[in-house]
Amino acid sequence: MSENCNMNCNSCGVDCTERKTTKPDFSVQPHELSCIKKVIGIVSGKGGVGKSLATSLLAVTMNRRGYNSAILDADITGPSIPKAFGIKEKAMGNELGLLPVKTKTGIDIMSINLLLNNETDPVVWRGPIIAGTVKQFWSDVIWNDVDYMFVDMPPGTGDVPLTVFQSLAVDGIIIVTSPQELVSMIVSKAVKMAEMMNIPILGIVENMSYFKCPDCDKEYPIFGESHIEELAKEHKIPVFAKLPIDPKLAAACDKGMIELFDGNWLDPIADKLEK
Ligand SMILES: Nc1ncnc2c1ncn2[C@@H]1O[C@H](COP(=O)(O)OP(=O)(O)OP(=O)(O)O)[C@@H](O)[C@H]1O
Repeated sequence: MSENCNMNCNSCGVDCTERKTTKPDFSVQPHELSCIKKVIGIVSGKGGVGKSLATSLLAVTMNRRGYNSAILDADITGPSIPKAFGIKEKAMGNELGLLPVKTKTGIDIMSINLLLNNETDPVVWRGPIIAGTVKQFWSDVIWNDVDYMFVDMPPGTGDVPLTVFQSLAVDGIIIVTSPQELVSMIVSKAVKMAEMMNIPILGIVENMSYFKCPDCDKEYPIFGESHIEELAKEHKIPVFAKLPIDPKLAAACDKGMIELFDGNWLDPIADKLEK
C-alpha cells in the first residue's frame, strides 16, 4: 500500500496488493415498458457471410414455433433486415418511446432504416454515435413481450459489437461463418472476444456450406471443403447448422419475403434455445 493511500482505488494508479478492482458497469437498462426474455447476438468475424440472413431465419423459426421474436438491427451502417422482411413503413413513436415495426407474421423489428427518410441515405456517423444509436434501440424502444430477441451485429470486433456486449443483456451468441480458409482466424477472434466479455457462445452456423444440385441432389462445396468441425472442436463449441447456398434464399431476401422460406436447417438451434 502506498504511504499516501487515500483508500480510493478509482483515483490511484499504484498497482499495490491492497488494490480493489471495481469493474466499470456499462450496462444499459431496457425501456421500463419492455419485457425481453432472451437476447441472442448474431456475430460474424467478417462481412457478407450471411449474418443478417441467419438472424432473419432464426427469428422466423422461433416465431413459427409460437414465440414472440424480435430483431434489433445493430448493423447501423449496413442494415438489411427491413428489406429482407419487405417492411416499407417507418417506425412510429409516442410520448413514452419508440415502437418497433411488426412484420407480416408479427416479428418486432427496429432498424435505422425504419427511421431514415430515405432508405438509401448512407449513415455517415462516427463510431460513438453509431454505438449510441444501438443503445437507444435497447433503452428507448418499447419491446413489448419478446420471448427471443436476435441482435444482428455489425461484422468484426469493433466499437459496436463491444457496445452491444457491454450494454445489452446478451444471454449468448451464435457465430455465423463461411467455409473459407481465412475463416478460422476470424472465428477465433470472435470466440476470444465473447470469452473476454464473458458471454456464452451457443454454437456456430456455417453458411454457404455447399450447393445441392437440384437435378441429382449431389452436394458441391463451392467455397472449398469445410473446416468448421475442427474449428468448433478446437474452441469446444457445437456446430449448429450448415446452410446451403440456395438461390431461393437470396431471392426471398431480395423480394422481402424471408418469412416464407422453406427449410429446417436452424431447428437444432431453435431446440437449444427452447431448452
Ligand atoms: N445461403 C445463402 N444462399 C443464398 N444467398 C445467400 C445465402 N446467405 C447469404 N446470401 C445472400 O448474400 C448476401 C449477404 O448476406 P447477408 O446480408 O446476410 O450477409 P451479412 O453477413 O449480414 O453481411 P454484412 O455483415 O455485410 O451485413 C445477401 O444478399 C443474402 O441474400
